Amino acid sequence: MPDQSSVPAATLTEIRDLLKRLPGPDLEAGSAAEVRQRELLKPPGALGRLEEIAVWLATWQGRAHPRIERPHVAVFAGSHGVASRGVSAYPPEVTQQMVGAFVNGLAAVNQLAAETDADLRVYEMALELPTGDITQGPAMGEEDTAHAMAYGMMAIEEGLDVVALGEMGIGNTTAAAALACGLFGGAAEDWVGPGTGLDAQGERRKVEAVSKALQANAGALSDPLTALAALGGRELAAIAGAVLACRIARVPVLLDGYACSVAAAVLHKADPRALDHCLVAHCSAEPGHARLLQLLDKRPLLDFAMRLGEGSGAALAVPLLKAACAVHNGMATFAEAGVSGRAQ
Ligand SMILES: Cc1cc2ncn([C@H]3O[C@H](COP(=O)(O)O)[C@@H](O)[C@H]3O)c2cc1C
Ligand SMILES: O=C(O)c1cccnc1
Repeated sequence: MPDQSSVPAATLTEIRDLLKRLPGPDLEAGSAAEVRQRELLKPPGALGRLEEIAVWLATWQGRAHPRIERPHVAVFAGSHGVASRGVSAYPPEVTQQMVGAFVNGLAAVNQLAAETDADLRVYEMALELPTGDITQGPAMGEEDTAHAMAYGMMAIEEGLDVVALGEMGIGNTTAAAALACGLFGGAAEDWVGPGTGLDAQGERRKVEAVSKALQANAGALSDPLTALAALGGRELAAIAGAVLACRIARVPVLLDGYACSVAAAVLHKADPRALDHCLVAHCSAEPGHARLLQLLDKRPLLDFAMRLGEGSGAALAVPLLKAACAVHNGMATFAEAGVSGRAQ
């Protein structure tokens, strides 16, 4: 786990500047991949989304022959002041305990990452120091938020083929619901779900907490990064930073479930093209996720009724990207195989 004290100083102003000059797609690599897809030994389009994924990977990796040889799973962990408000079915200490489980290879995401030969890194962010209780005021100051985003950016190295992102932080579906509501509007009920498994009474408490958080932070919602500071958490800010760094380093991203997608949605709010290098791995059973994906215009790869977080859905989708590369790079063309083309 990298040391947080070595993170270079950054300000939200500097991060806003980066958001104004996001690199675009490599259209030449994308067109070359499209041409190849049309020549491969299959009726055009017959491999459906596998074709789309191959072309998308080519576009964002900047090479006509995309590859997933070094998948990387990054899980950021943060602790939330709001977790002491009875908004999760589990106690706050589970965050630190699950970090221990990740380090020891005991969690779901460890198995899913190992299954697809992905390396998994866990980034623990000041767990002993929960963020402010959002029902009372901001979760973080601007400096803490910029630091957390910079920490997430530092997790990204040039040359990674894909990064699957995840989070761990008891109470973070409450923070995510408040942040989504702050960014996209609607009622608290629209964004709140059971999270780790709240009963109906627990969910009512969570709706109440989200409503209070929006009132307590009403002045902070006009700017997406300020909203992230007010309603988010360190691991959510780090995910936003990692998504931004991936864009700059030309690394495609797999987003996980609700909490992870809300963190990324902060960037979408700043620039609607900011998540073009991201695929959403799965649609979480947390009900706000489907609503968010509609607003982001993202179609998830999988719909597996999962509601775990910790990057599990993102890791599960890595083999689909590998399969897309395998057919794209390994299939013969009609000419190479001596097979006749269309009759009409
Ligand atoms: C054992 C266990 C493992 C987990 N792995 C991810 N989460 C997930 O649950 C938390 C969010 O749900 P809520 O907002 O209801 O607390 C996050 O930490 C998330 O990653 C877990 C939760 C538990 C209990
Ligand atoms: O979809 C998620 O991100 C999620 C759902 C439930 C609990 N933790 C995370």
